[in-house]
Amino acid sequence: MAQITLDKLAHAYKPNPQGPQDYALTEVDHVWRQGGAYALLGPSGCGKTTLLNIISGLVVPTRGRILFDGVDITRLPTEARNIAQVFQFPVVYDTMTVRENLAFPLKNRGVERKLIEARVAEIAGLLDLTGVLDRKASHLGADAKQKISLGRGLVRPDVAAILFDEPLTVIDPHLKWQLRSMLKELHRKLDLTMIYVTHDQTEALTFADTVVVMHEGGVVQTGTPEELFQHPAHTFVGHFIGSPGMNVLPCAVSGAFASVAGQTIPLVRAYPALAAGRIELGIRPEYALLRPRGEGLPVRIRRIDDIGRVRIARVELDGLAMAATVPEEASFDGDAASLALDSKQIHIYCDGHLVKGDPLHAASPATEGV
Ligand SMILES: Nc1ncnc2c1ncn2[C@@H]1O[C@H](COP(=O)(O)OP(=O)(O)OP(=O)(O)O)[C@@H](O)[C@H]1O
Repeated sequence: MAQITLDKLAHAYKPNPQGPQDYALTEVDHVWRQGGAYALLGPSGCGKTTLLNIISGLVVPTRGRILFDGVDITRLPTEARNIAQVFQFPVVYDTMTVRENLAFPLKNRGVERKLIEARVAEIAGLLDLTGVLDRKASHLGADAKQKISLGRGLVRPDVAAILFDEPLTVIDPHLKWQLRSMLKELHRKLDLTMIYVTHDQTEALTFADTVVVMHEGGVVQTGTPEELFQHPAHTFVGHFIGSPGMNVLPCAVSGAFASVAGQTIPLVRAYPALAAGRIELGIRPEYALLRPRGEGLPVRIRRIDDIGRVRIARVELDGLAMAATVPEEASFDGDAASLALDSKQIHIYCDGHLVKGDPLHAASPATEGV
């Protein structure tokens, strides 16, 4: 068990990287706390697998260090790291029984037979595999095989961390939630650091206490699911998390007012010193309510989708596409409507990055909504 520190880690697969475009991983600094349940979330190609493979020792980084409990292990081979890795596809020996598969990593390390038996029984119990211990792995389905892969990682009592690389890819959708809750349960029972790589926000947000969001080879935000939703540190996080994602609109900001498509929007923070750059306003559809035409931003309704929990309107504000929430009781005649924004939930970004701004001390009622 260990705290894992990534210290200015960068990696290029090309031998002579010339610039940031040649790096699969730009500079990453991060501490994985002992016992944490983490998700590493990002779209395909953003560098998640590269980062995981550096932690497990399958890839040696071009620059930077990786420390386990303060000890530099950057160049240590995989076998010497005590990291367990579960891949997209189950890694099991089909000709062996489930029991033999689970015992294999311990047998390999010369662990005493009695200890192996006890540990295999314990892990099989945790993974609900006791009933199939003496069956050949080849006779089992993908979900049971993936549980065996997981068990082979967990069976070693000395693992520093367990890394999951999109482990539910081959699992039937109706079994996914079962395995996901099993993983959460295992995390609670065993004091293990778990890092779960996925491009699926639902998997990340339900599994992890802390989500690390990656974009174009770098970490753009680390936080609880709540923090990522309420305070996206980057427009990418706002877009990527949430369904639909945050509205991001080009704007100009002056003091405590933003101007979007010629409309003035009061803010609850002032932005006296915005750097030159691309300035954008972010607001989640949950905080933009569609109202009959009146006070608020004048919009045109393009369509309204019933997504079960709520109705989401696709609207246009002077040519800018936005998503908004339709209150339960609301009904509309024609396509003219207004949007009421919750100004406390408006974020301002410069070149994609959140700008904090200075809170207005005595917020007047006029700043509470548009
Ligand atoms: N062995 C390799 N050689 C060269 N380039 C690679 C290699 N592995 C990955 N890359 C490149 O590095 C970048 C990051 O890839 P990586 O697999 O780490 O991303 P990812 O977020 O895990 O994506 P995915 O979910 O599709 O696996 C991509 O541009 C990819 O094409």
